[in-house]
Amino acid sequence: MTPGIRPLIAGNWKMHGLAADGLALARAVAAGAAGVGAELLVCPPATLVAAVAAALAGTPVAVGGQDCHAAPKGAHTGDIAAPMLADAGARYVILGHSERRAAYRETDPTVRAKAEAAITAGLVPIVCVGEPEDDRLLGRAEEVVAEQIAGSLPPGFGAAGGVVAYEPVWAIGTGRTPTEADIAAMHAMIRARLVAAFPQHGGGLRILYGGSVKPANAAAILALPHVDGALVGGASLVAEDFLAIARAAG
Ligand SMILES: O=C(CO)COP(=O)(O)O
Repeated sequence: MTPGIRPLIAGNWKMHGLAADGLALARAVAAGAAGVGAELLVCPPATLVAAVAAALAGTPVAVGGQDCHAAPKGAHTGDIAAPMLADAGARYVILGHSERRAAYRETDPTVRAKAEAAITAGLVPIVCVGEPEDDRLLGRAEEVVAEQIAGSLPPGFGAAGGVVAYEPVWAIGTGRTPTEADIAAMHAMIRARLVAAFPQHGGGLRILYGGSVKPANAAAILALPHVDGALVGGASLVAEDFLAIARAAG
């Protein structure tokens, strides 16, 4: 945690959820949100953003998208513009997730352009960074993540209250996590870069950890300095697990 920062516990549902189970999951999260100190966010698939936002209206649980295009509209078949997400009730959007960087070859400049579009649309971007296992083994993890930070965050990121999510690629969906010391070192490096890039806001921006966060390891990870919340994949599909992680944030 960082003193003075309210943690954010975000669920990335990825490509999971038809209407009935997605709405049930969202309602179950909202039903358990009372008394949770952390801010709660669910990011359903695009088809469910509007319905989940409507179902969660008046609850403390926010809704986000999982990607957006860099253009506000246009001939981009299959894509979703940031103003469309905002119009559907989203407040956040996850950008540059390693699954998109890998499957769609999204580069740092692409992610940066998307983050800029999100901010223009009034959304808070959650920009994902994280090293592949090879780079961790070669001792280059911090260098790789620093490069992603330098390339993926647009100038307005600090003023927009942008969020960085550190997700080591090899920890996603594997049940493996870095050591607590490695997470703390990476988050401290990211904090230093944010402060340098955004002197006014960098100290107050949230840095999330993601990658195999579960109820059993959440408290230890969330207690680390500069870990200001979690980006949760698999465990966010089970309301009780997601809420247990949120309660571990204090
Ligand atoms: O990719 C993730 C969240 O964006 C993490 O996924 P898991 O929690 O399933 O490892």
